[in-house]
Amino acid sequence: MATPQLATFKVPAIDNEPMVTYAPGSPERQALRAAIAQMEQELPFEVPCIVNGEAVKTGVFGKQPLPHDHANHLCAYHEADEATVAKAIDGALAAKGEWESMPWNDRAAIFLKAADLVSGKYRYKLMAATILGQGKNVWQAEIDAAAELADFFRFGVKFVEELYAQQPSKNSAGAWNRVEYRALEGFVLAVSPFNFTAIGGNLPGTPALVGNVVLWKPSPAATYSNYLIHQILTEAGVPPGVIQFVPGPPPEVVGQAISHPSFAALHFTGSTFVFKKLWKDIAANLDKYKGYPRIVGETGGKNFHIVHKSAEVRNAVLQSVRAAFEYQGQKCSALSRLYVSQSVWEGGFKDQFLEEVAKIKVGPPQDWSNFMGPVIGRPAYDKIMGYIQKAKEAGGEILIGGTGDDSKGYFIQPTVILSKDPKSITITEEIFGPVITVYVFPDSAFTSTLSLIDTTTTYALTGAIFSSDRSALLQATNVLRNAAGNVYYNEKCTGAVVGQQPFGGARASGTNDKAGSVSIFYRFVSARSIKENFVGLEDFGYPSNLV
Ligand SMILES: NC(=O)c1ccc[n+]([C@@H]2O[C@H](COP(=O)([O-])OP(=O)(O)OC[C@H]3O[C@@H](n4cnc5c(N)ncnc54)[C@H](O)[C@@H]3O)[C@@H](O)[C@H]2O)c1
Ligand SMILES: N[C@@H](CCC=O)C(=O)O
Repeated sequence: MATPQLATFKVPAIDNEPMVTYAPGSPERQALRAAIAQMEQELPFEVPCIVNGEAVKTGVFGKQPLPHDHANHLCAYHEADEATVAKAIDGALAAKGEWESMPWNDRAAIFLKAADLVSGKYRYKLMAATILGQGKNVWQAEIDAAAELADFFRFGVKFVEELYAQQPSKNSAGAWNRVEYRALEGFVLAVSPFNFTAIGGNLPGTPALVGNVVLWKPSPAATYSNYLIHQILTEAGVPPGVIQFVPGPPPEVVGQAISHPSFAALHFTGSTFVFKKLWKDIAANLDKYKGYPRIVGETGGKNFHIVHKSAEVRNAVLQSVRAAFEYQGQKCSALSRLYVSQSVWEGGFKDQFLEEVAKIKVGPPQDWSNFMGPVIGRPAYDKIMGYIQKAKEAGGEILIGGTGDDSKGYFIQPTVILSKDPKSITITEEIFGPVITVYVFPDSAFTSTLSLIDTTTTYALTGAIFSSDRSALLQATNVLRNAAGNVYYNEKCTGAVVGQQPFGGARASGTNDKAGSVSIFYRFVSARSIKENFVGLEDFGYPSNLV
């Protein structure tokens, strides 16, 4: 029986998930402590692939080590093989008809329920998995696994309501024009990074919300938290087959998916290198596909702060410490190049900055006093330490830090490099770790330094300008128009919030489709225009034909 549509429903008022403080003695501190202790006791977990709602155990295991204690692992996951990926694609395509035909308010209700499960029942479990498995401290896990993920699901519903409301404004007499926003023909491939649990949920969630079916390949280093998200979505009511969870060897799983004729879109977040490779592979497969696949990718960054001579120094110092070193610099938006006006640097910025960085405690993330935890794994540790070495060899001065200890976990001290070379390797390439490079410029060279910032890297993700002089802010805004997709005034370059600062960068940083806004949803629908005529013709000729 067809589903009757007996009203136009309005989604509930949507707001950002309130953040709790985890202050000593608070109930949330107690609850999270218990969740971490329980997970530490129960690990390692076994994670299957989930295909058509069923657990698939291939018996070939990958492991997600604990970054703070690499002898142990949080989970062992069954790696999807060729047959599992093929079954997942077939199952998703079979699930598509019913899912995209489901009335919008029902799809919306499923995601609103998922948000409530994230912020309620599963909050502490999801945070514990993010803390132990991805090395986030409590506050970073709250921002990510609780607040941002719930926000993505709730605001997603609001954005889709806005999208569906976009209708033609004109109708000629006797006709009614409508637009429907169809899901893409085929399946969407979501490939997610390790560094945000919320992005893991958002990459499959966004296309699914508008009726698509999705093959989701999580990051090996975030498998367990991402598996919990899949369980939450299932509990909320996402039907079997709609989001297929296929952890596995990245080139094989992804390669198989993008070779399929029904591949309709890539929703990717990760490094620029991998994204460019996938784009080229998709282009090489173009003749195999039914249509032109959509390619959506948010990638690397080399984000800047510029501190003008008029800046309020204390604020610029503290914002820079947070932007560079929160989550060990492993946010795509993290500060990694800091340009400071000479009079400010010598007039107190340098001393205050180094004094604050020296206070940062580094250690296991479940020790509440640590501001910084481990970096994600062995390749990251070696890469970051390699950059520090290269900086030394190139004459960079290590002002603080520069050391690491990988005996138990992958710990690197917050590192500040002073470079006289404005194009040194650590000021141009993405390091993705707790390392920033400072470049001090003469007060008189503000204008040329703006151009330098604009032309130093291939990236254009985030940046911040610190100044109490409005004309300096305006000048920087104009010169740096294309140097960052998210720009901040007197505020750090990290911490974009869903529904407040739509997020994404251009140039080598991605397609700038703005996660956390209505824009991204346009990429996962294919609009169909419908015109209905109410009045029949009486003659095929026009008055102009009359003589
Ligand atoms: N712009 C943004 O919004 C944003 C947000 C988060 C992270 N990032 C970027 O992500 C990167 C860090 O995340 P990461 O280390 O997980 O990135 P990554 O590129 O190593 O991995 C991302 C995803 O791609 C997969 N992958 C890796 N190699 C592959 C291959 N050869 N073929 C197919 N798939 C492959 C991984 O398994 C993972 O699922 C940084 O560059 C960071 O700037 C960007
Ligand atoms: N919302 C995040 C995005 C980080 C990506 O890794 C921020 O702006 O800090």
